[in-house]
Amino acid sequence: MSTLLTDIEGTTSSIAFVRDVLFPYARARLPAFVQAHRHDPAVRRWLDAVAVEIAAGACDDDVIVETLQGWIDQDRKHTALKALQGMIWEAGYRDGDFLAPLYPDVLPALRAWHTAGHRLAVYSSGSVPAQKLLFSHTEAGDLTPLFSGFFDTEIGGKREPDSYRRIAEQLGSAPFDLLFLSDVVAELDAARDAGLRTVLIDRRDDYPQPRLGEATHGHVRVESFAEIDPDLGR
Ligand SMILES: CSCCC(=O)C(=O)COP(=O)(O)O
Ligand SMILES: [Mg+2]
Repeated sequence: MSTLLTDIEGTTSSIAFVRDVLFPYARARLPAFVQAHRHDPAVRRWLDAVAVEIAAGACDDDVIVETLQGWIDQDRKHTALKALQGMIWEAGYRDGDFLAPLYPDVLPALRAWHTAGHRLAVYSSGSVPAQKLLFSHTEAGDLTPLFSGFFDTEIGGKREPDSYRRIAEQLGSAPFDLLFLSDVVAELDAARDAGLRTVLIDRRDDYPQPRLGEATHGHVRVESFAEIDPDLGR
């Protein structure tokens, strides 16, 4: 049996949802969120991490908010930003402002793999709480019971092989037992360097120019989860 480790943005859910729905929602609410929660230790921890990075800890919260909004505009995959975004999105899911879309081929494949006895896990730049919110508020309902593990960049960056070694260890698996699914070739390169099997997901709505030939770096390329054999490469 394999463990399928999947990315989210550009793999299970569209880049447009993240860019056009989630990011603007968090950007607009960030100033009020920081104002309301600046003394909450779970929030302060991340604000201070940003302050240390941009000004050796010496800046006020308005500067931190402007920095974070700039990072949203640049699509920075920064752990502090992702943690704070997840906290802000919680209200959006709770109030029914949005549901998380999945590409239509994703749910049938996840269910089939789970039923067949394969394990499912998530590794995304989005924080673990944000991942759980997303998969518990999909257009098809709560899918979190399908997953055995959730990992974010607190375990390490997605382009670093050691992150994948740590995930395999935490799942109690040999790296080769994991099949990593992602839309980003550099992430797949890191996973392969750590000994994982890999599949490049090319979502044509998000990637109108298919990655072919040398652009795939030798990773198996598919356009749908329906094409994926969980035991690929064994
Ligand atoms: C938990 S979903 C939020 C999406 C997000 O913020 C993000 O950065 C997704 O990146 P991924 O690693 O899933 O491509
Ligand atoms: Mg992605």
